[in-house]
Amino acid sequence: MIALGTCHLTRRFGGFTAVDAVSFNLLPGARHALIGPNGAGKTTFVNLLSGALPASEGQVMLFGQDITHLPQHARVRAGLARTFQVNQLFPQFTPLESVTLAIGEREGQGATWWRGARHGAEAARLLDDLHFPEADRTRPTAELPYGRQRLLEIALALALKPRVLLLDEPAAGVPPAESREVMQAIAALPRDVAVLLIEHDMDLVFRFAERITVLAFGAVLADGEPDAIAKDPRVREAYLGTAEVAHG
Ligand SMILES: Nc1ncnc2c1ncn2[C@@H]1O[C@H](COP(=O)(O)OP(=O)(O)OP(=O)(O)O)[C@@H](O)[C@H]1O
Repeated sequence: MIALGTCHLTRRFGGFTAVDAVSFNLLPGARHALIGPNGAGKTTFVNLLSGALPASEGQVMLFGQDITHLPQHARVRAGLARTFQVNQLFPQFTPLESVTLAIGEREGQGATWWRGARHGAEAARLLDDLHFPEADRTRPTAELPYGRQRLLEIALALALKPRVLLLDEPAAGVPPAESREVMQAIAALPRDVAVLLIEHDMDLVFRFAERITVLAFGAVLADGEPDAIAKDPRVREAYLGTAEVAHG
């Protein structure tokens, strides 16, 4: 069984093909990373998976169900979540309130956070599992260090009880002093959730991933275990190519 699969998934912007017939499989419980030089099409691909962008061609399948034409919220209900971005968090709510609210949403009870100590208790357990410091759970989100806000993004995605989690650059912008916390949370994600990590930080990628897919020019350049990817001359060349471009 494949958790999340694509078949010839394609996205064009005018005459430009940003994602070019990508066929990709994420297995249940996977720890899989998607990497590629700048402009390779990673963000566009994730937007096609989550439903933020419609596909030009091809299919997206979630546990055998064709979700290609489902809107984002229906994909979430079907078990596919992506991390919220910091700028989507409610700045005046505390993490405990936000996670409780997300659990209420999942349970279909709307935005009525006072509806139950039960949701509050589940939220507290979830924050425990992520080692989210107690003192910061009841402070307004806007006052928290950035790394902790990013941890909250992960908590909110987990509150939806996904079967597949898309983690979009979870450590980007996090100062080194706080990044360990985010990395530990990622390492401790529940094993029954398949995780696709999109990340530029190669340390994090190679620490986390059991399988890596490399995109270049919108297409799959390589796919395999980390050792093989690290040694693959085509991958090195793709990154070197960008470095040269970046240096003019
Ligand atoms: N809405 C859009 N309209 C036109 N072109 C787009 C659009 N979105 C992305 N592109 C182009 O598609 C290509 C892939 O972009 P994308 O952001 O998916 O790459 P990426 O691998 O995520 O890059 P980065 O690592 O820099 O975030 C780029 O050339 C980009 O300019």
